[in-house]
Amino acid sequence: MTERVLYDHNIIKRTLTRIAHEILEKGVNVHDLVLVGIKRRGEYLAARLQQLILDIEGVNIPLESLDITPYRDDRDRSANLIPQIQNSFQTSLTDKTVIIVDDVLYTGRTIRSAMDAIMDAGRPNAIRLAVMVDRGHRELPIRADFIGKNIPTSRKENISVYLQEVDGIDQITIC
Ligand SMILES: O=P(O)(O)OC[C@H]1O[C@H](OP(=O)(O)OP(=O)(O)O)[C@H](O)[C@@H]1O
Ligand SMILES: O=c1cc[nH]c(=O)[nH]1
Repeated sequence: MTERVLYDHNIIKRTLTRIAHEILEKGVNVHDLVLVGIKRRGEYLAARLQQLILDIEGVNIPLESLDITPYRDDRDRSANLIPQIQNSFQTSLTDKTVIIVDDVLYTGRTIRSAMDAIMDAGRPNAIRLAVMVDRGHRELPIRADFIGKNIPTSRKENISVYLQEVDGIDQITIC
C-alpha cells in the first residue's frame, strides 16, 4: 500500500505546542509534573514537551524515559525481568503527576505496561496520558488526556510517526 503523508513538521510542532499549553492549563502545580516518554519515539516527544514547557513557563520539568519491554503482557513470564526496572527512574514519582508520553495510542497495551512500571516505582498522585496520535481500536479501558490528532483507522492500516531525532524528518503517515 502507498504511504500517504497526513501531517508535516509545522503541524507536529503546532500540535505539541498546543499539548504543552493544555498540560499547563489542567491546573496542576507545574512543579509536581514528571514526564515519562515511552521508548522510543515517546521519549523524544516528551523531551520536546519539556522544552516547550520550559519556554512557556520557565520551569524545567523532570523527564524520564521508559522501556516497557519487561512489562509486556506477551513477555516470557518465566524470565524474571521486572526487578531490573524498579529503580530505573531518576526522579521519585511518589506524590507527582506523571504524564506518560507516546507517539501512537492503539490497543492501549503499551500504556497498561507503562502504568504498571510506574506504579512499581512509586505512588503518583495521578497518571495522565499524552499521545501524538490516537488511532482507535482499544483493547483495554484506556483513554488519553491530551491528544495531538485523532486519526480513525482500520486495523489493516498503519500509522507512522517519524521524528527528526530518530528518522531525520518530522511527519505522520498512513499506509
Ligand atoms: O496501544 P498499543 O497497541 O500498545 O500500540 C502503541 C505502541 O505501538 C507502537 O510501538 P511499537 O510496539 O510498534 O514499537 P516502536 O515504539 O519501536 O515503534 C507505538 O510506538 C506505541 O508505543
Ligand atoms: O503489553 C504489551 C505492550 C504492547 N503490546 C502488546 O501486545 N502487549
